[in-house]
Amino acid sequence: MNDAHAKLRGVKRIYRGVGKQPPTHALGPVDLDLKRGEFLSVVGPSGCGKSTLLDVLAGLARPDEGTIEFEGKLVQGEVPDGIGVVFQEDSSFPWLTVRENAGFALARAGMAPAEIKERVDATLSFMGLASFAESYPVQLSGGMRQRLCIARTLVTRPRLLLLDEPFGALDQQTRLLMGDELLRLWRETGATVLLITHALDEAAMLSDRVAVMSARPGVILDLVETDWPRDRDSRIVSEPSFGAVTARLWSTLRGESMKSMATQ
Ligand SMILES: Nc1ncnc2c1ncn2[C@@H]1O[C@H](COP(=O)(O)OP(=O)(O)OP(=O)(O)O)[C@@H](O)[C@H]1O
Repeated sequence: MNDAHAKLRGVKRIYRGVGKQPPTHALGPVDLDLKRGEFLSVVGPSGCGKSTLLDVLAGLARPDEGTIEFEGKLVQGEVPDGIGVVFQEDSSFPWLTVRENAGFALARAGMAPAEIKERVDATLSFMGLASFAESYPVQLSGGMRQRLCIARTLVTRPRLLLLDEPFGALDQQTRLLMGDELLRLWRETGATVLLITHALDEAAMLSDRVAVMSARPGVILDLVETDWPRDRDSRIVSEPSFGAVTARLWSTLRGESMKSMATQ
């Protein structure tokens, strides 16, 4: 039995050009199985189609060719129940408090106020934001604001969490600590996680598998398995075996990044 939580087969995405511009073949063909409960990261040169891959997997964009399945059902044209997405940009509403921000999606879905309160309280405390519930986003640090963005998605209890460069705007130390938070979240929720990142150390530290993409149109060139224990944290970066994983990632990525730079 194939226990793939999500399955991509022959997925291609081509953006039509505006006016006389030629189309851009951004992605694919991509074949990928996301195993239930795994943490998979995707790295690749700038502009190779990583965000496009996440968008089609989430149902935010339709592939031009190929199919995507989530929990055995075709993903087509809308984000399926059970998938949650977090982007790099701050998605919080500045005019709402942390509590109101966290409960926004549930309120919009018509959930009863008592249940919203219960879920929001649990999620804010899980994300270390309970004492800031009545604050506004502007009163939070960059790392805390990003935790709020994750909380806004977590309240929906996604079974597949898709993250597009969620820590891209943070400094290196905060990124490492946010990585620890993400590992804890992954362990405790049991969700399947797909992370898009350009940071090889972040990908290596967090993942069970890292997919390395080619220059555009992005296809998967290598799938690197790590064998870190599930209860790992950011201290793994000082293990000798860590360097071997990042070296393998870079050995594929270096040439692809050079190709990508040459065509930009
Ligand atoms: N809406 C769009 N219309 C036309 N072209 C697009 C559109 N979105 C993305 N592209 C192009 O498709 C290619 C892949 O873009 P995408 O954002 O998926 O890459 P990426 O790997 O996530 O990039 P980065 O690492 O820089 O974030 C790029 O050449 C980009 O310019």
